[in-house]
Amino acid sequence: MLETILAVKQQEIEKLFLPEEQSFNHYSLYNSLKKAPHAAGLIAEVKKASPSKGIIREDFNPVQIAYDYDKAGVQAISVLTDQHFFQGHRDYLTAIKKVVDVPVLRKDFIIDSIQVAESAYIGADAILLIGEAMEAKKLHELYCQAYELGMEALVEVHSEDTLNHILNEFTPKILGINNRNLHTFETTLSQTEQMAKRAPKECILVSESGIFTYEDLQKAAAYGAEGVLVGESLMRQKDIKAAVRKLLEGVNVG
Ligand SMILES: O=P(O)(O)OC[C@@H](O)[C@@H](O)c1c[nH]c2ccccc12
Repeated sequence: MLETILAVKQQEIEKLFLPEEQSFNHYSLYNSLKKAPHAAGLIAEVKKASPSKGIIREDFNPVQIAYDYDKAGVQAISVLTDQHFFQGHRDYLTAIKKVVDVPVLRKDFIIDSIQVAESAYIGADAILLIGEAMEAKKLHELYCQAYELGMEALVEVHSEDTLNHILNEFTPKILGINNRNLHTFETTLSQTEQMAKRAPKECILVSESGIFTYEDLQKAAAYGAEGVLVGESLMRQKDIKAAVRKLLEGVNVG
């Protein structure tokens, strides 16, 4: 799947044009996660669909969802900007950026420096860089570019092998452990449990995917995650604010 996605991205990159330059306030994902008042900071995702699940939310108003996330007290908002596989759009990110006061993470398949530049233009505070999508050296280059442009990067890994390759090259400040198996699409929190043992102490750890309940969040935190990235479970609930409260506080409201 990742190969298919990257092949499509490569074609998109060839046609990519940068939007007009605008100025944005910037917020730090790192600081926001560090200041989280719960067991782990919540990065809540705006995601309409995915290749493995199809349409996740029919009634999809990205700006309203992000606004509700912000009001419910999340630490950051992740926005899918990939159109082809996730039905996202870069314009969603820009529109969201204008109405929230928390850092906005651009979720896409970034493999080229033009996409990093594009991310800054559209107003991203941070970008996702996927360890399995490129060589560690290339990833480090894009990582440095992001920081030079005033953004941060969440470096995501699935396997221990990839983590080792990256750590041979550099130590990312924010490290995401994706609980989703790239081949089977299954998620398991034991991925976070295992990989957390291999992560350097100076990284802030984010446990990604397959987190549905308050108990899952507590578990991820107990394994060492200072942040969790949650999409589907929030997106499937009608009342976004109540969904966030349930996840963070474990209470069944509404
Ligand atoms: O919907 P979930 O299982 O809560 O997962 C969110 C997020 O981790 C997932 O969307 C994701 C993780 N890494 C990605 C890379 C690209 C696109 C999407 C993703």
